[in-house]
Amino acid sequence: MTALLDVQALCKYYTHKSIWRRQRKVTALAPVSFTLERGETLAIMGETSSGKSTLAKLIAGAENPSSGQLFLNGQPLQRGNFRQRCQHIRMVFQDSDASLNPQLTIGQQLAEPLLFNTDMNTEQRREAIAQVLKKVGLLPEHASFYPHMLATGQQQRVSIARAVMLDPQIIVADEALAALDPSVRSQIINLLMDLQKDMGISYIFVSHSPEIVKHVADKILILHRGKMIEFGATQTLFEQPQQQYTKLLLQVPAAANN
Ligand SMILES: Nc1ncnc2c1ncn2[C@@H]1O[C@H](COP(=O)(O)OP(=O)(O)OP(=O)(O)O)[C@@H](O)[C@H]1O
Repeated sequence: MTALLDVQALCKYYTHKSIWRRQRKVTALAPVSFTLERGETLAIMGETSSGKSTLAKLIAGAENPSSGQLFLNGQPLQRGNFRQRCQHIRMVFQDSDASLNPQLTIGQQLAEPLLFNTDMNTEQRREAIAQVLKKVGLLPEHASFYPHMLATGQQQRVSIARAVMLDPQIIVADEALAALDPSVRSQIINLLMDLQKDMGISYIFVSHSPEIVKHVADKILILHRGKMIEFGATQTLFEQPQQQYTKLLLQVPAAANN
């Protein structure tokens, strides 16, 4: 069967200018290949600068790869085809406050993907926005609020509403839970899991937290200095990691086990 997402030898170099004006090539991501199935959750883990955000951005189309290809349902995802990419793969960022426009109401921000990607009229958009706000545990009235009028958890719900607006197949969440306090984080995790059940969404989570990963992920991909050093089922990696680096990354702090 065709995988939902087939990542083939995806690779990213950046060129840094040194003080001597020589160009230095930095491998942010060495060729990485893996597949993701429908309704599955993949966690990308690794220490700082290991290439996690680079991989997330390449999948979401926020950066172009230096080489390699992505296939969605067997079809190649075209570089620069933003309409195709944003309908099927959406991204949620860590800082919802920064990713929401302070000048626009929540309704105006949720209308944007509909304006660019659908032929809905004003009334249809209003109805779709009311529905998506309810879906993420907010009220239709929140459409007239500005971001600063909402608490952090509510802002993250708006970011999730914006991500699910076009009924995507994959949501890429780059540390989307890291800035939230523990009780709000649990609520957002439950919301994401409920949306996955209802809409069949697949998630790709960039995370530093073994507790969250153990709870939500079906598979884990481990990056070390831009290289994928381990990939497998969550339980297998927690119980039988092949690498010491993986073992250290997946160590759940003792307090979290109590
Ligand atoms: N736009 C860019 N220009 C130049 N180098 C970059 C750029 N983005 C990332 N890099 C480099 O690529 C490497 C991987 O960065 P990346 O942000 O993907 O790591 P990360 O694992 O997400 O780190 P963190 O956990 O700190 O967010 C780093 O060495 C970084 O300096």
